[in-house]
Amino acid sequence: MSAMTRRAATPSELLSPTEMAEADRLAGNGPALMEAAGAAVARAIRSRFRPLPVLVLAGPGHNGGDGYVAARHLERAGWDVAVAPLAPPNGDAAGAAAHWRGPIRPFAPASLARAGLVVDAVFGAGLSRPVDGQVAETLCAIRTPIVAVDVPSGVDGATGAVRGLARQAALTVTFFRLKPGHLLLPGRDLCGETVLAEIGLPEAVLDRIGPRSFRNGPGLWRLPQPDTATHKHSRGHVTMLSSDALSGAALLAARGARRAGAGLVTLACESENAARAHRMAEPGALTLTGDWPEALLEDGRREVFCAGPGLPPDATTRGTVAALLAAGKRLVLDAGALTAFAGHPDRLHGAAILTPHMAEFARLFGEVGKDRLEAARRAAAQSGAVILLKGSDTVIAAPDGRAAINDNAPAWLATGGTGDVLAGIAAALLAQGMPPFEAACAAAWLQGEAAQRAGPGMIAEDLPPQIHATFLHVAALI
Ligand SMILES: NC(=O)C1=CN([C@@H]2O[C@H](COP(=O)(O)OP(=O)(O)OC[C@H]3O[C@@H](n4cnc5c(N)ncnc54)[C@H](OP(=O)(O)O)[C@@H]3O)[C@@H](O)[C@H]2O)[C@@H](O)CC1
Ligand SMILES: Nc1ncnc2c1ncn2[C@@H]1O[C@H](COP(=O)(O)OP(=O)(O)O)[C@@H](O)[C@H]1O
Ligand SMILES: [K+]
Repeated sequence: MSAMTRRAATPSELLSPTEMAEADRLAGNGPALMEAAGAAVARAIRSRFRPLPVLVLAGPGHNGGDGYVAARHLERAGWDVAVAPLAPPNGDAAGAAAHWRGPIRPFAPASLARAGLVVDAVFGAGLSRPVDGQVAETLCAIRTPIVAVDVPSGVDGATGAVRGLARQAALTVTFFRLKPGHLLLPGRDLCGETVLAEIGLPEAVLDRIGPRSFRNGPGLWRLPQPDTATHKHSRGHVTMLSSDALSGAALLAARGARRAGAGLVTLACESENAARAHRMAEPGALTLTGDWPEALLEDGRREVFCAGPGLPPDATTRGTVAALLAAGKRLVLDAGALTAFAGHPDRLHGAAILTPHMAEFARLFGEVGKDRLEAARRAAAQSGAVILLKGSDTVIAAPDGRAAINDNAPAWLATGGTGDVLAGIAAALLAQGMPPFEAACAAAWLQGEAAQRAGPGMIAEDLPPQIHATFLHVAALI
């Protein structure tokens, strides 16, 4: 995990390359920003590497301009630096290039021979087509550590996807605000350590831009705070639908919900046998038996339901979910309750949160494709529900266009049942009054944090006991 991903103070707004260009335009002092950006790159390099022969690969745009400035700062600090321009610099980059008096080398693999470190200042926000030809050939020939300016060339700052080719950077220095591509995969991995540098761009430009994408974290939501007037009924009641065949999934979700603060959690069971087993495994949970949906709707105080973990994607599940939606219940839907509606996301209108993994998403909305952020946004608009698209770069999108990218989930979360716990946490936060987008964001972050605490080798059962410690951690962060 990079240093950036553990730093809670990173501002949460994310800017697409287009929004970043708009910020640049609104600020209206391109040369000064370029000077600050290049200086920040040189600073980051000097604080991490001993002096080495450096080759700066400079593209024709502002990314290349930052490279020329970084070259000048490193040379002034006594480093051995050369610049290899891809093409004559344009715009503000021409000014930065004019101040470079050091060696110029051809933009070709042969120029890499003497370098101990390469600064990749070829393309940043202006990447407009796949990297190929001479650029691909030269990038491929690099055998030294790479420091990328803004993003590794070839990484799409909006999506994190690779266009043509991109090389693994040891360090990426970006400016003002992170871009989605710094958090979405594979971009996040390719960046290596990511440093966000302040370059004097006024925060006020954000008021004009109105960012709609965020890095998920405690600054984005507030957890429910019980107080002296709180009692278990006022803290939210989650009803978890459980199938006899895969009853463990609902049990995991119920544990997640209880640990995430739901005052009451009921496991709605198909049979008395299953209910008995649940009562033994989870003494603090209530159980309910009886035909669905009638038994579920009998008590009008049940408002929040979580359905899907362990449920078959069949007509009974479809009918139950439809009845709950028709009754105006607030629903978190996962797994079988999503697949039951394959090809018909419109029938899920009224649901609060859908938590598909990639395959479940594809069954409902079509393939995710290379732009997870856009895919989740489109699905949210189509279904009217908050979409929590699971993965190591989980994306949460609201029908109103807001979206957050989660980057605190360790790879060892990839084990059966952790998604069930997540659905339970989301339902509990919803039941405690959090709006769906905030509840989904907080659930994803708490799940990631709980997994960090549980450590490698954890299993889904290890997550719920970590949740209360993550609540304390959130309180300490805000
Ligand atoms: N915004 C800010 O606040 C600040 C931004 N800053 C910096 O500005 C950077 C953005 O600069 P930018 O807009 O000039 O774009 P940049 O990435 O240099 O590339 C454009 C050039 O590359 C070319 N080109 C693209 N893809 C290509 C390909 N595959 N193969 C070949 N050519 C390709 C493209 O050609 P065209 O598409 O025009 O044909 C054009 O000539 C940003 O990343 C950051 O480093 C800082 O200075 C501080 C403040
Ligand atoms: N490589 C990974 N890194 C981090 N988190 C992951 C990774 N793979 C999966 N996850 C997370 O693990 C959980 C798995 O959920 P899911 O696929 O629904 O499994 P299950 O249905 O068995 O609970 C999700 O929260 C997902 O975001
Ligand atoms: K770059």
